Amino acid sequence: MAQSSSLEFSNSLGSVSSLLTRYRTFKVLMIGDSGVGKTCLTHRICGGQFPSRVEATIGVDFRERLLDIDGEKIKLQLWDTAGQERFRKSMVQHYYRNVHAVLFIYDVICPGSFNGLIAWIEECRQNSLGQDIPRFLVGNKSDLRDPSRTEGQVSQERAMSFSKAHGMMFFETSAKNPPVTCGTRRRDDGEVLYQQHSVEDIVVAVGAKLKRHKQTSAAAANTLSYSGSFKLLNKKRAEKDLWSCC
Ligand SMILES: Nc1nc2c(ncn2[C@@H]2O[C@H](COP(=O)(O)OP(=O)(O)OP(=O)(O)O)[C@@H](O)[C@H]2O)c(=O)[nH]1
Repeated sequence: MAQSSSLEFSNSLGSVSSLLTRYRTFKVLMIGDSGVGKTCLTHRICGGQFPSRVEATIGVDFRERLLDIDGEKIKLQLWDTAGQERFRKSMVQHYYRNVHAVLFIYDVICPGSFNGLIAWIEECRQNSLGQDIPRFLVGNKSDLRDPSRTEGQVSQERAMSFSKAHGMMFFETSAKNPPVTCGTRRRDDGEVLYQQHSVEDIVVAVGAKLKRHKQTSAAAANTLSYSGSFKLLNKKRAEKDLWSCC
């Protein structure tokens, strides 16, 4: 399968492109409740497509996205982690090692997943993720927003205030139907209802932020790519019917 999702670390791992071109590699963690769309967003970022069928992530799944930010080659290594507690337990420490950025993802029509962010922030803290690590807040499934109602949806106002309080950059998008460019949805009287970002807005923001990050981070990340010899699973299961949301 192109862009195979299981990644086996070994001394021979370095991808051909990495060997031919020097990329600064950054490990980016995708975390959030089960069903918020981490896998779909990861696919969209890395492959450009919305997967027709997804199953609950078990353990962790990897995808990579190469970027050129102002002439510098950057590789985002996205770690799509399992949202379901029982599929994470034994592996959590691996996730948090040598992390360079975190995307906290919630579902805009599932306030429960937004409330759940506090627990994810706490997990980061418990795993010694420094406050200096860039953090991004991403509201997904904006295509399902219903402008005519407020209940049962996470308002952008609330999300923005949360992102400010936690030092995160805020985005709202849809892995399924992302706007091509950043767009503003207005009411007939012109009042702004909400803004949507393209997936590329997010990718570029993450890349640019990491590019500015201290050089030593890249050195650590490159070590990560070529050392060690362990296998992380990417088994998926058809458990999506367990996503009882809100
Ligand atoms: N309408 C809509 N549905 C989406 C979007 N993103 C994901 N979904 C759907 O939401 C469900 C869950 O998506 P996943 O990407 O598997 O969610 P996850 O966060 O990876 O879930 P876990 O692997 O259990 O942690 C699937 O049915 C997707 O088709 C989106 O932007 N819009």
